Amino acid sequence: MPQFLSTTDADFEQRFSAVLAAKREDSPDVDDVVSGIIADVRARGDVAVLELTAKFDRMQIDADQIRLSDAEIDAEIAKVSDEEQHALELAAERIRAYHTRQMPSDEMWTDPDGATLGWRWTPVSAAGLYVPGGLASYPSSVLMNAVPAKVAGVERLAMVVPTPDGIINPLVMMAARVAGVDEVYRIGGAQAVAALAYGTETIAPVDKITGPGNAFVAAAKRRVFGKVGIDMIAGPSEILVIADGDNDADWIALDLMSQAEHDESAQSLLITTDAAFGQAVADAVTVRLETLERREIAGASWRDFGAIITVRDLDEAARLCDRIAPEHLELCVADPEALSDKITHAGAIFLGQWTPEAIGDYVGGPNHVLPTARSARFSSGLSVLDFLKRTTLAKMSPEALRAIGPAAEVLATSESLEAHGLSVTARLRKLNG
Ligand SMILES: NC(=O)c1ccc[n+]([C@@H]2O[C@H](COP(=O)([O-])OP(=O)(O)OC[C@H]3O[C@@H](n4cnc5c(N)ncnc54)[C@H](O)[C@@H]3O)[C@@H](O)[C@H]2O)c1
Ligand SMILES: N[C@H](CO)Cc1c[nH]c[nH+]1
Ligand SMILES: [Zn+2]
Repeated sequence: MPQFLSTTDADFEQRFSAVLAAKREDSPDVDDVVSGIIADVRARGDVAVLELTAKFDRMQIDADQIRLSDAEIDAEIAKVSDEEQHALELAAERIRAYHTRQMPSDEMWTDPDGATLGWRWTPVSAAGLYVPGGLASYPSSVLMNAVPAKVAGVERLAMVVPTPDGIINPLVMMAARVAGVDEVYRIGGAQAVAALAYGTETIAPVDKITGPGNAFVAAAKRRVFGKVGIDMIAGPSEILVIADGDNDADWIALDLMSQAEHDESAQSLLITTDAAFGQAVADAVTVRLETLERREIAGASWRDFGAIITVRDLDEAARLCDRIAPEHLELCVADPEALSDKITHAGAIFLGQWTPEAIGDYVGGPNHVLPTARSARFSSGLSVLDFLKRTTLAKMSPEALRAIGPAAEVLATSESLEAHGLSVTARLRKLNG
């Protein structure tokens, strides 16, 4: 059973803080393990990757098998049904259309002082795409990573995906082909993140690593940041549903379970204005957990991290939501747009009862790689911007240097940086004869 809380309870603040703190991916144990794995891959390259893959994915391979050959990929793709292929292509098309609209423009203008200024966007050269594969397979995450990278114009896309027990998911391979991934490596976890960041004999290092993963992957991305760029912390999935009493309890139960079934460390929360509805949802979850295929995982997540919170009104719900900063937020209320306007911190918002979060996981168009563990307070879902960087441009005319150079000289003197000031003075002397 999840926890039941009500904002009218005397101990609400204390219990709500415990729900917020019950985060699943910051644990020192995970970080210690990950730091050891990264050090090992840096020191021993492929040998370490192979040993760790044998240990965590139960798969014995040689270094020349880390990368999948084109023939192996073709053989997997041949197993994909027409129905699956069409679904994947529809998803890819919708994701591409959405992300194409995100492309920012270059700018260049001359200001009143005569300075020509601007910026231009250029893609990173090589992106490392993490596709999870420990407890489930994620063809959709291939598309969510690779399509925006392609739209941004990234030259080299290197994808890593664990294949526990050596089992390759054909749809993951087809998604890689559809999206234009250049290299596919059958490794996962912290060792794959380290290999992408530092390189090994087999894998050339990349400039940026994106994509979701479990607590080990999230911790590894945190640790390699600086050596490479990362998109965000996209760890174990989360959902917050805000629902009034005018909903089908079973639909809401399924929405909560849709994220709980990802991982025992996932978190599903319900905030409702109607305590009786909250109980009905809890009962519906209990019934669903009797038959769901992934009931062990979903049940553990719901038991350990789930909560049902009764609030006085939707304004209170919005304030609590901003403190949670959920990865996914479903608004199943009469006027979802009005409630959405009151919320600042959420990775992705799903408006109204006809928009189950799962649509966003697959075919909606927006990206499903989203910030978790309350990081939606300061970061956003994956987008083309994650694969681009901005270079600023400045050109001074002689008139512009005359107009603004003296202020630079003053500031250089006040910072005691003589050469800075003199580099301007030398030019102004020439201009002023
Ligand atoms: N936030 C998002 O945008 C988003 C999107 C999709 C999936 N997800 C999340 O991604 C995760 C996928 O997890 P997964 O496990 O299925 O696949 P995964 O690929 O993320 O993790 C599997 C790897 O974890 C490593 N690992 C497992 N146990 C370990 C241990 N004890 N010590 C060291 N390493 C260990 C192994 O190397 C294994 O290859 C889920 O938590 C899911 O909720 C998040
Ligand atoms: N809900 C996940 C993001 O937290 C994404 C996903 C992929 N497939 C199914 N779901
Ligand atoms: Zn999902």
